[in-house]
Amino acid sequence: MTKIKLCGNFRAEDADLLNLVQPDMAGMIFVPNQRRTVNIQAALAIRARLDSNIPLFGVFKNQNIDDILSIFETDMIQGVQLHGDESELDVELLQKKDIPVIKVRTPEQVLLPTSANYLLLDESAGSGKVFDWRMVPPKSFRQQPLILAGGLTPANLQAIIDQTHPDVVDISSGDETNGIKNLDKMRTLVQIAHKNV
Ligand SMILES: O=C(O)c1ccccc1N[C@@H]1O[C@H](COP(=O)(O)O)[C@@H](O)[C@H]1O
Repeated sequence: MTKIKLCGNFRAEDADLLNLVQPDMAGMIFVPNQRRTVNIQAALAIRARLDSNIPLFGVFKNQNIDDILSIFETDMIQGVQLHGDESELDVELLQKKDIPVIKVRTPEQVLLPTSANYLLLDESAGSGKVFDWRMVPPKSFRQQPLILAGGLTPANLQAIIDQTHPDVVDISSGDETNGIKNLDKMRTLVQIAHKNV
């Protein structure tokens, strides 16, 4: 089975859709001034409505580590996705607090080592842009579980899984219609990911 993370949830109702399709992980954007950015009130509402078995990752980009820690300590997220140029020191600091960390790298940076719990390859940052999948390293070169993101949709998900064998796939734009989460797309994406062994 390929695991799946559905990201960019920003309305309380999005939690109800997630509960219906049961992804392995979900995400909320704490990067300021993005279309899908959540405020604290919205984030708390999503966590309260979301099934407790679905971990929520907070997405941050070059933000203050103390601010990230304060958000984590409220229990509204269960892990952190660092989508900027954060250092290994930042990764380790969060891990020392028992926080699972996803470190995002562009395909060009894929061989840089990281102690993060997951390495996420992406150059989209929520824009739906696909990168050249031929840059994904084979399994034997990977130091930790690999998450693949960037323009994944119901139409291309099976092909990317067949070609790159990721541990997890991550989707923000590809499960939306007119900027709103779409239950049918979410369900199809989860079914495609989970049917892969
Ligand atoms: O989803 C966003 O709006 C977002 C904003 C800022 C940084 C990261 C963001 N999302 C992450 O971007 C990738 C791919 O997104 P997409 O499917 O191509 O839209 C994924 O890792 C999201 O977690």
